[in-house]
Amino acid sequence: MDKQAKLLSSRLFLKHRQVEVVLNRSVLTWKEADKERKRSSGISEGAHSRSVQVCEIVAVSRTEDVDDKRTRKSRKEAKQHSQLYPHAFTVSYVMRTRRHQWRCSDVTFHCDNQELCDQWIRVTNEQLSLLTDRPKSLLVYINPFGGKRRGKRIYEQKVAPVFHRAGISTDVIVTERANHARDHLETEANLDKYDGVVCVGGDGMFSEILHGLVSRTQTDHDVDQNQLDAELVPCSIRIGIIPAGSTDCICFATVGANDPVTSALHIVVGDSQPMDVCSVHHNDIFLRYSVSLLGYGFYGDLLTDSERKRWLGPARYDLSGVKTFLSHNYYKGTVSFLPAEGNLGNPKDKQQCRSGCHICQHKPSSKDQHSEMSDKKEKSAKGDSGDWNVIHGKFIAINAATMSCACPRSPKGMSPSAHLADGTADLILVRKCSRLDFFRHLLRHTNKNDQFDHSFVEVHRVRKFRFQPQHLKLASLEDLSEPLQKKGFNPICSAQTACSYSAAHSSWTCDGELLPHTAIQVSVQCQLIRLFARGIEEQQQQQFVFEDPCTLWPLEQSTN
Ligand SMILES: Nc1ncnc2c1ncn2[C@@H]1O[C@H](COP(=O)(O)OP(=O)(O)OP(=O)(O)O)[C@@H](O)[C@H]1O
Ligand SMILES: CCCCCCCCCCCCC/C=C/[C@@H](O)[C@H](CO)NC(=O)CCCCC
Ligand SMILES: [Ca+2]
Repeated sequence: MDKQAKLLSSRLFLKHRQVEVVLNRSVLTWKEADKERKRSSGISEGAHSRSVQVCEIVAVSRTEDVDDKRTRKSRKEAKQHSQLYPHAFTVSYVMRTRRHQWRCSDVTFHCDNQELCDQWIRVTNEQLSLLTDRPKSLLVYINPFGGKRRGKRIYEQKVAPVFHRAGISTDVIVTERANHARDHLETEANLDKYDGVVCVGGDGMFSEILHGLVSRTQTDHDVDQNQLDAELVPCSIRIGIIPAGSTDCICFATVGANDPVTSALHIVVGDSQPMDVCSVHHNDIFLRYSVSLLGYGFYGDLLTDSERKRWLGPARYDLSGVKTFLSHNYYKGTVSFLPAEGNLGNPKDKQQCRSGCHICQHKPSSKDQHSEMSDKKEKSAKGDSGDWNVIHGKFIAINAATMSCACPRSPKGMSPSAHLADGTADLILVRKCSRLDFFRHLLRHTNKNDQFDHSFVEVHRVRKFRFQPQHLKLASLEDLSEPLQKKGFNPICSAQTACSYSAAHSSWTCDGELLPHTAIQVSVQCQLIRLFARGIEEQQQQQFVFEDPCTLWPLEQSTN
């Protein structure tokens, strides 16, 4: 099929100018038809040419169907113009603005011929109907209490109009309690009706959707989630995230921005980004799934403290962060892990996961993965260490990042080179160090310096890992001869026994939720879910070139 072959080509009017508009299978282009005028004005040919990829057209319709957001003056001009050229159609399309943000922009073409106008609408719509990845029907869950409690408003004012323009139908559920969305997805929702599930909220709300969908899929396929080595069935339905939480790191790390309109447009164009999911077990009990950060020690303590301050909104993390930093606790335990093999890079390389990432392109078939792993699994099941690496130590933080965890607080993230869909997680072990050194390490999450370039930080790319805290009894006995309170280390309180116990164990935070067990086994499930996203785009694609910005055509309107 020749993608360049013209489907339609006409001279139409764009405001007061005649333009040559061409549609082929992949691109819609329009350029000023009056070449003579262009030459005399010194603007070279092509300077006024614009093109939009068909896959980034949101909708096309007769112009009276489009909301008129023009000023009174431009409405008057338009009226005069429309008497001459009474038939018009509007194309809404994705326009890239700054920092990975997308906007919905409109361009309206006029003509004096009703049939021609209808033909343009019909042929363009025919091309859009060939884009089968686009969702037609969505199930939307809104958490009205996430982040700054703006979820409902964000959806109604910024997202619903975009879905409406794209002709997507929605069923909207505003949650009434925590786990409402998870339970509904797990047991009630008729998923056959929908092409996607949309979550309006933060990472916690996303986690609900993730658990609801993954559990539902396993139940439907008779897979027992409690089995550590169960081969989980990937979810067939995609998830869209409209950011309305406190951290929104899953949205930020998969889109490059926390912006509701941008996310809505990624849903409309039917993007698809596979994502790894970690399953977390305590012996034979399934605990939770994680896609972003599993953290013990510093982040576990921070989350424990911040949960008591939910009323503070996003600021709770700053307050608890300072408090946890000042506590400066360390924890003893054993981390065992199965390193990732092959060409999967390592956390210290500088190969960041970007849209179309070649490392994430190849998903090992479950058969390959199984044969590669089976020996090791058997060995480890028998208690043999096999290829498992074992590290005993005193840790300020143990972090596992299944993806970069980039967020506005830390634009490059917890592990800048972690991949969204490579089947691995980056294990970051921060050993006992001085407060100043730990501060330096934290600070590097926010600037360009390498947070792993410290002698007390060790990183590994892993497929599985386990953590065993040092046994309470041992810890307390040992603590009698080696108290926690040493130079640079202040326990939470000074009452020896109670304090040794309270400081001996931290908790795991799993994407912002606390786990009830400290001894855990974690396994990365490669590409278990898919999001309506495409990963962070490398460069802002140039859609058009203006040699003289003053000649910018004044008809573009964008939805904010
Ligand atoms: N109607 C509701 N009432 C109370 N809690 C809810 C409701 N709906 C969802 N929740 C819970 O609220 C928690 C927090 O929500 P959410 O993740 O949207 O915001 P956040 O915690 O501010 O942001 P982030 O997770 O990005 O830090 C979630 O764990 C979710 O289970
Ligand atoms: C001196 C300056 C120090 C600054 C330190 C910044 C370090 C930032 C690393 C950010 C990593 C965020 C990982 C995201 C985890 C989410 O699943 C989770 C739920 O939303 N959020 C938190 O755990 C909330 C995590 C809150 C982190 C502060
Ligand atoms: Ca990964």
